[in-house]
Amino acid sequence: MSSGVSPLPVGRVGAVSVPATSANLGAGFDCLGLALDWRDQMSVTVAPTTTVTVTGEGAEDIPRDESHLVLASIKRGLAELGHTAPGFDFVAHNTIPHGRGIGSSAAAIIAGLALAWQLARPDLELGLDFVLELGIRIEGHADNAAPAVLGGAVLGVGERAAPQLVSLDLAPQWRCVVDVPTVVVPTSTARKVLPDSRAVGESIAESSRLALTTLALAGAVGPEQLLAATEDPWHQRHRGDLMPQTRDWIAALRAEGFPAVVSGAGPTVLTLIADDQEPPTHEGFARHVLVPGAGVRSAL
Ligand SMILES: Nc1ncnc2c1ncn2[C@@H]1O[C@H](COP(=O)(O)OP(=O)(O)O)[C@@H](O)[C@H]1O
Ligand SMILES: N[C@@H](CCOP(=O)(O)O)C(=O)O
Repeated sequence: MSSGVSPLPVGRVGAVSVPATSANLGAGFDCLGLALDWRDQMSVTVAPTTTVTVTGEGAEDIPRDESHLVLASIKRGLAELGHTAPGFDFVAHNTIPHGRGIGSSAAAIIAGLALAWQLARPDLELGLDFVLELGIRIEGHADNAAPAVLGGAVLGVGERAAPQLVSLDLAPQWRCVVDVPTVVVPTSTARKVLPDSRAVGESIAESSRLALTTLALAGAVGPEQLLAATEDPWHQRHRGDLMPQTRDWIAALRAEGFPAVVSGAGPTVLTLIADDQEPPTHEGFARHVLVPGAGVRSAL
């Protein structure tokens, strides 16, 4: 993006908040996702050496060196913007659970790129186009990265790694019921069980259900259509054995008429509701009732 590499001055600061996201929403595998009103807060100061302070989710087990995903993303962003830094004082307060299918790794990458922008371009507004383009490139698909940047629900159309992005005009009534189990399923594990291709009949079922999902989310058809739109999603069918507790809870919710789906690669369960009728709870799942959230924001 810039020719030559220049070191940043010690003391330069960045601070952002970034949302959790729920990807796929049933039939929108790798192309549809929704930001949630559930956020991590992170700040960074350029320093002579690196220190990492983490509170909240992941505080016990994430690395404290530059392999930390946010720090690695800051460095990647700075390299793209033509800068280096001797080190960072990095502070994170994490509330988004890790490895549960609500976009913690996308949030970490997007936060890191946004912090890099703030360090490299202190006089400019947050460069959302930069963060979006590089974030999707790093993730390889847009369904977490795009809503984490833009907020709301975003559909990636066309090429998976470089899609045209369409923000859905969400009908105002939607609320997001998020049931988070304690068990962790890394996204990388949940991707390995997916087949490389699908049959024509499966593609037709999936694309027609995705079309109905977007109509329901936008309020162009009634919210009751979301149950049919989220029937038997392709990725869920293949991931069920990895997360039997999730599969069973989704089946129970759907039997009662709630359009429950696996959030992202799982094992969290997402149910979108359009009225006050909240689904029953289940032992072993922590319940969060949220609204669609804003994208990454400067906290400077
Ligand atoms: N805030 C964070 N800071 C550092 N690393 C993070 C953060 N959030 C996620 N990660 C990394 O991403 C991993 C989880 O990624 P992934 O398996 O894709 O699950 P998720 O569905 O939560 O995105 C964590 O184990 C951790 O290594
Ligand atoms: N489309 C991806 C979404 C992964 O989301 P995450 O929140 O589980 O990281 C997939 O289904 O693999």
